[in-house]
Parts: sequence; structure tokens; C-alpha cells
Amino acid sequence: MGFTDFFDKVQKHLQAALPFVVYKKPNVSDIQVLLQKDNKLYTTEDYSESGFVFAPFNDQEVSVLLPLEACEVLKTKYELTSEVLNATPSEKEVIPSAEKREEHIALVQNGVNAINNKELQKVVLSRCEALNISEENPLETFKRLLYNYPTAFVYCWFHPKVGLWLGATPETLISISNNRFKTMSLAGTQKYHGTEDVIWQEKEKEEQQIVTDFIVSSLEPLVKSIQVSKTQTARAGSLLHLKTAISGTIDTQDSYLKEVLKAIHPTPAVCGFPKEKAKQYILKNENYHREFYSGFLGELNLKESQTRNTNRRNVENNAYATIKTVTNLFVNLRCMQLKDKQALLYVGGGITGDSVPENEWQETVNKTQTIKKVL
Ligand SMILES: C=C(O[C@@H]1C=C(C(=O)O)C=C[C@H]1O)C(=O)O
Repeated sequence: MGFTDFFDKVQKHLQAALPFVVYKKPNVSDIQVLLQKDNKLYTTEDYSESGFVFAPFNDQEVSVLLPLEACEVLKTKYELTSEVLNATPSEKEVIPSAEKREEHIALVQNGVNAINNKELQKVVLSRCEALNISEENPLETFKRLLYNYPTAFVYCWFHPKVGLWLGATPETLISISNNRFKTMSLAGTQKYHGTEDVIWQEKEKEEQQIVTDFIVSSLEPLVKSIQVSKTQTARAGSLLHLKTAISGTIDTQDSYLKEVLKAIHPTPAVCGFPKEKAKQYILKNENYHREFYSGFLGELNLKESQTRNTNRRNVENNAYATIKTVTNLFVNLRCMQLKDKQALLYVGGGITGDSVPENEWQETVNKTQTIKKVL
């Protein structure tokens, strides 16, 4: 379907206040939409259905599902029109209030104290910042996210009973294709200044290693094999992170996805370690409700046909085209909720015993710049 017709359809769906998700996976040009035909709130508990899941940080709250059988699915190719380019505003510096700063610094200082008292090893502390916005149409904001973050998972998700969320996340929670899985440990942050050849401090190396160790030890009892890559620097827009790729094979029995998600979500990249203690610490001490920020979202058990070769000379190969089942879940970061003419931006960072509260504040300011750029 053409780019313009595709977005006209999504726009009409939004005007009719019906649920949908429009998204683009990292490094591809296909944009896909699931348009739910009714306005019911479907949920999932065991992640066995097919569709698109939108899950909160706190697994005691509901995971919303756009079930495949209740949706129309459309695709288009990403086209960078002059209209989109002209609509891309330049980076603007919005200074958060002194009160916000003090509040976050106190939150981080308490976290550092809890770690030094051996209550926890790492905790990810976050905040929410409200900005008044002039852009009336979230789909225009979505197009600007597409343009600015080609390597991210970019989405706009809407449900009339839940709200409207947008984001461009660099972090995969887990991707599964038949019996192969891929995930990543992503943590540690510094600003990108034109090169990925940078030095990382012990504090960042430690907080990222906690994430890698947690993911590997949580998955090991549930998978058949697991491989861990070397740790590298990865760019996400104007930021750099430390990243380790983790992959392997899985035994796909009925409830494997539920078990895997229970084991790894929320990872220490967005929660902390030990997991349950860090989660309780966050729920008790953060000054707001995370909702879907640092939850996960994405394609759930979708069928994809796999053609080995579409080359004419290999026509006979196509006879063996197979159907595979794919799940592609991402951590909901660098995201915002649009509500009452405001954008609520969600941002956090990992705290260890060596964290300096002022630096952690600055890290959240840098992270909000990433997303503010498109407003
Ligand atoms: C929590 C966030 O990001 C996570 C925390 C990071 C960190 O502590 O350095 C880096 C990448 C993400 O795993 C966020 O962007 O809000």
C-alpha cells in the first residue's frame, strides 16, 4: 500500500477512536499497522496468542493485546517525503524546573544510600516530565520519530481505554524466530560526540555486567543453548550505550514465552538487582506511576513466510517456503504518553554505589533531549 493511503487509513482509525499500533522495526523499511476493528480491551496473561502486546513495567498490572484475529493488518514502505523532512524541527533545549532537579537528585541519593546499606546492588530510578505541545497530530510526531531513529523500534500505540503512547526504543527484550532467540544487555550511557570509540568508566561497566549476568543466569535453565558476544559500544540517536548480544536456541513448548518473560522482565537495565527488591524499591520510592514505561511491547507469535530465494533461477526453492512463528519484543524506553495537550516524557538511569546524583540527573536530561527533538 502507498505511504499516503496507508497513513490516511491510520488517521481515520484514530479519528474513529479505535485501537491501533503503527510501527517500524530496527533497520528495515517496512512500516506495519494493526487496526483493531472494535474498541474492546483485550488482555493477555500467558502470551500464547497472536497479535501485538503492550505490557506494563509492573507485571501485577494488565498486558494489553491487539489480537491478530480482531485486526486488519496493512504494510507500507518508509518514504522520506519532503513533507516529513520539513516537519522535522531542530533540536530545542527545554530546561526542566529546579524543583524537578532537586526531587530527582534526592531520589538518586536515597538509592545510592540503599545500595551502600547493602539493601540492593543496582536500582534504575526514573522520572516523568510534562511538556506542553503544539503538534495536534500524533502521527506526524510518529513520522518524525521514524526519520530521526532508523535503528530503533519506532511506534505509535493507541487504545481509547488506555491512552496514546509513542517511542523509539534501542532495546530488544527478546526476539524469537521458531526455536532461535536473541536478546541484549544494554546499559551505561554517555553522550555521542561524533565517535563510538569512547572510554567507559567502571561504574558503567559494572551496571551493564549486572544486566548481562542476570539475563544469562535467568535464561540458562529455560533454553537449550546460549551464546554471549563481546561487549561493544552501541549508538542510540545522540547517546551511546554498552551492549552485549545474547542468543541461542529454545525448546518451544506451550508456555515457554510466559516463563521466559517472567524470568527476564523487568531486567536490571530498567529495574535493578536483585529484581524483586529493586522493583519494590521503585514502586515505593519513585514519585509517579510508570505505567507502560519500561514495560515491553511488540509482535507476539506472528506467522511469517520465509522464502529462501525469490530469484527466478531458483523458482524450485520457493516450493519449500516455510512458515515460521516470530515474536519481537522491545523494552518501552525513550517513550512518551500524549495526554491533555501534553507530552509526558519518561526517563531513567541505572544507579550503583558509585553513582553521582548530579551526573544521573544530567543523564536523564540528555535522554529526554532525544525524544523532545521530535515534539
Ligand atoms: C532506563 C532507561 O534506559 C536504560 C538505562 C540505561 C542506563 O542506565 O545507562 C541505558 C539504557 C537503558 O537500558 C531510559 O532510557 O529511561
